[in-house]
Amino acid sequence: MTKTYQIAVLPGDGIGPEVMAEALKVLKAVSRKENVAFRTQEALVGGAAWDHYHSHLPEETLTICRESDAILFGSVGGPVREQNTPKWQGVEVHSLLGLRKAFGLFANLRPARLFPALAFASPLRQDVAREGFDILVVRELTGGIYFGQPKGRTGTGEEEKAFDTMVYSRCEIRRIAQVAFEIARKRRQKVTSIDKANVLTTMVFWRQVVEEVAADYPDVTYEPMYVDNAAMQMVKNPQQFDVLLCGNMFGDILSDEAAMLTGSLGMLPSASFAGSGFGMYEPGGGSAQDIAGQHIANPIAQILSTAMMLRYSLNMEKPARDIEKAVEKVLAEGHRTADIAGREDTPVSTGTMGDLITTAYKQL
Ligand SMILES: NC(=O)c1ccc[n+]([C@@H]2O[C@H](COP(=O)([O-])OP(=O)(O)OC[C@H]3O[C@@H](n4cnc5c(N)ncnc54)[C@H](O)[C@@H]3O)[C@@H](O)[C@H]2O)c1
Ligand SMILES: CC(C)[C@H](C(=O)O)[C@@H](O)C(=O)O
Ligand SMILES: [Mg+2]
Repeated sequence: MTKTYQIAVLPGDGIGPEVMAEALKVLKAVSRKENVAFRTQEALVGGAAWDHYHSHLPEETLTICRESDAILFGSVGGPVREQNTPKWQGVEVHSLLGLRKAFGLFANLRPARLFPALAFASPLRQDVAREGFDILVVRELTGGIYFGQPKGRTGTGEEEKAFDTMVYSRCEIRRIAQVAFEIARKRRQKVTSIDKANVLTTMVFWRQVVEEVAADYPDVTYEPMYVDNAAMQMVKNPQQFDVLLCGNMFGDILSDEAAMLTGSLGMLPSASFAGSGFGMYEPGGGSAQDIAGQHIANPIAQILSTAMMLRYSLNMEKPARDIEKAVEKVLAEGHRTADIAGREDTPVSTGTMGDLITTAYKQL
């Protein structure tokens, strides 16, 4: 009997639906080649859901997610200047952070790998870029300053204030550190833990707990690094890093930086888990409203996120690796969307890039 997987497909806003369409082409090809069935159920989220439900994360969408083996997520959010309209206000918090919290997705993996064919597109010094790099950001996703209480606004006039709270508990730090060290064992056995322990009490504690976990992994090199230095070291010498262990906010910022060093934010996939097989898979970047509707967005992050879904939630390592190989092949052949194109390249559209990767995958 054909094995069937249920996938919740949440394209969201902006370029979300455009890049999702390309990921689904690849998924269809996987289904044929591997003789498995993916029952995809599309659901609304973000601004797209607001139009129908006046909610950014409707109960209908949550139900579909609960019934699924994995969630394939596009992106949410409106134009940066329209954040204060009812449709877009709080959309990221209600929908994306809501999903992360609802499913307890505390561990977020963001692999940033510079493909040899894209060395020229990296803002790194070219002799450094030609060496390539492969960094995995392991980001804590359900704690820290994003979720810490209290949050709020008080007062009026010059005394008006707004505040967020950064909180981490021992168990929150320990479980994400364990994820980082376990993964490092299967990679190049190094964890760099990012903190700001010279200023923030939460980060003194973070460092202490990470050190306790590190003691259980004597085969893995552990080093702490301040976040400001890490941001600089990544541009100077990214090859020194293997796994970067980060809290929620530092991981958000450093993963965009790492992505750009691989040529574009449109290259960064991600996987989020709670410890079981279930997970959510989404590009690291957002709805890119500045290019939405132009069919020029890079679908690679969404396609590589789909490969991560096959690997981590559906236990299908072979097609996951083949999708990654197909992406590498298409890039090596010189095909590029606008964000990773050189001055002499004629960029391909989102749809063409998806077709090229699907064809390359089928031919492997
Ligand atoms: N996971 C998510 O859903 C997510 C992530 C980040 C930002 N956002 C939201 O997206 C909206 C826009 O935010 P922003 O502009 O600050 O960040 P963004 O990540 O959407 O875009 C930043 C820059 O990267 C480019 N970019 C991103 N993905 C690309 C791709 N696949 N191909 C080519 N270029 C790409 C964009 O064109 C833009 O110039 C905001 O509402 C923000 O909150 C959502
Ligand atoms: C949109 C926003 C809430 C989100 C985050 O900060 O986690 C995004 O930037 C990301 O990196 O997934
Ligand atoms: Mg981000």
